[in-house]
Amino acid sequence: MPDIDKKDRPVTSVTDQEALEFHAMGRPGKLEINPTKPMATQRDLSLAYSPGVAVPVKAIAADPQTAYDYTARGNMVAVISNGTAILGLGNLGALASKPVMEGKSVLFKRFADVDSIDLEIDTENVDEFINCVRFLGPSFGGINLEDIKAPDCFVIESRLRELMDIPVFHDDQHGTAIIAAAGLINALELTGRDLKTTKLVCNGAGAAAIACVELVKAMGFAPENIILCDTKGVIYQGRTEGMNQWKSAHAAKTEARTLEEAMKGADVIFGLSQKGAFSAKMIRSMADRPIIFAMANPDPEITPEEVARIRDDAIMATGRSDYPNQVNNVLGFPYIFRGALDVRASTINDAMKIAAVKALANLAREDVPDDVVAAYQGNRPRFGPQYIIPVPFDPRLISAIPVAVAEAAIESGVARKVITDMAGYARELSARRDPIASTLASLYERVRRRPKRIVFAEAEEEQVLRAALSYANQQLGTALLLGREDLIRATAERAGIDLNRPGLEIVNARISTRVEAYIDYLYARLQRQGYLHRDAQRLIHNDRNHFAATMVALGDADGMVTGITRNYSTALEDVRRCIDEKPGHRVIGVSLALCRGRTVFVADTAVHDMPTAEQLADIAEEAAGLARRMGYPPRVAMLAYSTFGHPSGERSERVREAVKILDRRRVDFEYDGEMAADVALNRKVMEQYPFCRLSGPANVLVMPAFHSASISTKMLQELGGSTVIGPILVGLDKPVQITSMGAKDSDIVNMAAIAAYGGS
Ligand SMILES: NC(=O)C1=CN([C@@H]2O[C@H](COP(=O)(O)OP(=O)(O)OC[C@H]3O[C@@H](n4cnc5c(N)ncnc54)[C@H](OP(=O)(O)O)[C@@H]3O)[C@@H](O)[C@H]2O)C=CC1
Ligand SMILES: CC(=O)C(=O)O
Ligand SMILES: [Mg+2]
Repeated sequence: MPDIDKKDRPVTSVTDQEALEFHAMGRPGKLEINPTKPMATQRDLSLAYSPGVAVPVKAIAADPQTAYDYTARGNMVAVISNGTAILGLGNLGALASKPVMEGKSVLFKRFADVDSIDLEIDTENVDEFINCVRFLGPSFGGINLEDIKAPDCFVIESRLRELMDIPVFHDDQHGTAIIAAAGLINALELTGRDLKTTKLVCNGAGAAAIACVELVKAMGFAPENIILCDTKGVIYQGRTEGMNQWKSAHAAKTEARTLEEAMKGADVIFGLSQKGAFSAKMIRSMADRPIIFAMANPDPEITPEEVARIRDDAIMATGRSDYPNQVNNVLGFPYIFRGALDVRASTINDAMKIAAVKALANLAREDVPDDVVAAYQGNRPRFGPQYIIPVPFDPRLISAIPVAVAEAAIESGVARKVITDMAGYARELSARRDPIASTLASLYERVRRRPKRIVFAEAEEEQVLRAALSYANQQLGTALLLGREDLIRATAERAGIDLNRPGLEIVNARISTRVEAYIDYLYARLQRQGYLHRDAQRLIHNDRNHFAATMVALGDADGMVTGITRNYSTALEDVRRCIDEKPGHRVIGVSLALCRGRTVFVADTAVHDMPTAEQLADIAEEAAGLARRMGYPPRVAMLAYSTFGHPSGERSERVREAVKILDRRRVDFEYDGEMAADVALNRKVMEQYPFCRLSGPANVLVMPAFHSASISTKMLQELGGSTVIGPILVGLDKPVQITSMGAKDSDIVNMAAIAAYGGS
């Protein structure tokens, strides 16, 4: 492996304080429950509750399988822990495990649209735990056991598998083993090794380690080539101290007694133990082209930087997302359960696990198509030492793995529902993916590769300073903090922010040597608009937005973010005094609304009050361009209160005219209109207009006027539970983004990253 260069260095992405604030902000925690049926009228109530609810009750009593049709059971997984082995942090108890379990539930939803709830069970007694879970079967389509220490986890899992007729899957065992095995198959291929002769040492002999070793043996590794170690050293035949039957089953015939002795000449090392367990000496003593999977979380047994300092021929993987080759069970459990649930599997058996291993390993060997490149930060990865396994944001995972798992379940006879049209199933799966997570991740990653100097124009505000710190911590570039130094320092002290860390620079407008140049620039722009030299002086000296925008205009910063202390239109006016629109473009605002797995771009949410037909056509072009740059093939709906001529009216006429203008311009994206929002967004309603030129529901909505754009996005946010990002300013000659007044630090970082992206 080459030296770890900057892009491969870990992003010390978050501070402890950020992590706490993230979990505390808004509604505490990471989950909430939303109903899927309206409960608005007396009729709804009668159907959902008494008396209507009695009908599905009787149906399920007569045929239990109908629970999959009439309740949420079939898409619901419980993530269950007692907190006895939380990541690599050890036994910190059931309650302390809740953030991890909520996190796993969110990952289920995010990556595979599986609904999930965390259950923390406050007992270390194995029988009590089993008794608590065994009766929960009717509630769930599957049980994901998590972070339960060995050997208890082995007993718990096998008893529950016997007792329950739904999949019971201990993620730390099998999830980890599946991902590690997939990565290993590929690493063996790359280093030309035969698994029958490959020597593997596994440090750790707990849940994850035992399952990994069992799986690699099942794959064909020779038992005599595998050595397991724990806190007492090598698990050798005849050892009595700290043993249990699961360790004994893998006890090796060897003279080695310590990890250091075991690792001499080893081809592969698995770390499923604790931070820092591998020393430089151990790594140096391994065979040529060693395979090192340091999988302890949150910190690996050895870091890729440490390995790179010792040798340059290793294939290195960790459990973390901030290094290449993340071997982490997040690549498995959402998709394995997705496949299992979709065929109503009674269990997750070895055939399904092996199918997942193969699907995952194969995916890394396939060419990465264009529409997937975004998940890889715009770089097309090639199968090799730095890419042995797909990243969690790879959009192909959602269709590849569940299909393989479902097929294996059907073939091995554990499916209670058979899917015959697998191609159709794969298409349905792709539609479940929420692309925004990968879109934002790839946007951040692209910036990370070309870090930018972004001026934070209101750095005296605490949430701006926090955002700037996060920007620097995430290695997005340098955050230039504009403001009075004494005030910035006072705010930083109050907020506990260390201003001396790399990536933060204070720009004190009062003592800047660039002031004269900025005044000259601004005066030259404004002198024929009624401004005196004194006015330009006053704007640069006293106004942060003018100073910051001029910094960007003259190349002293790559982009700017502002908006916390001033309303949007005022901030935009400030900026536009300093920066023009890009030649041939129109400045507009586009909001990104993320709702129930869908992402739609709404325009113009910032600039044009009552756009003309010509302006609406421009807005469509700008918004389509942004959608495309963010990886979405644009399908633009020109919205109105009417659809294709009915009912007629002046505003709709203007929208119709805009469509004709786009026709004349021969633009290279899908568009149509005028149409109402339900026609644009609902496939079934759109089908009533078979001549409509959109190939599917619109993802870019051009609003007929600012008021409808603004009102609808705010209603989506407040009533529809959507996350709204933006308005994102497009069409300016230099990247500037304006947040809404009082925005949170996380919103400000997003906008700073978008500004930095715009300047890429
Ligand atoms: N990347 C991934 O996807 C995953 C990573 N993991 C990581 O694997 C680790 C273990 O998790 P899990 O199996 O669930 O936990 P368990 O508690 O079941 O097992 C821990 C094992 O690690 C051993 N161990 C601890 N410290 C050391 C050490 N310094 N040297 C050698 N052995 C040590 C223990 O030894 P003893 O038996 O003597 O107590 C025990 O065998 C954690 O760091 C976890 O984060 C786990 C699951 C998934
Ligand atoms: C990733 C995971 O499940 C663990 O470290 O425990
Ligand atoms: Mg775990």
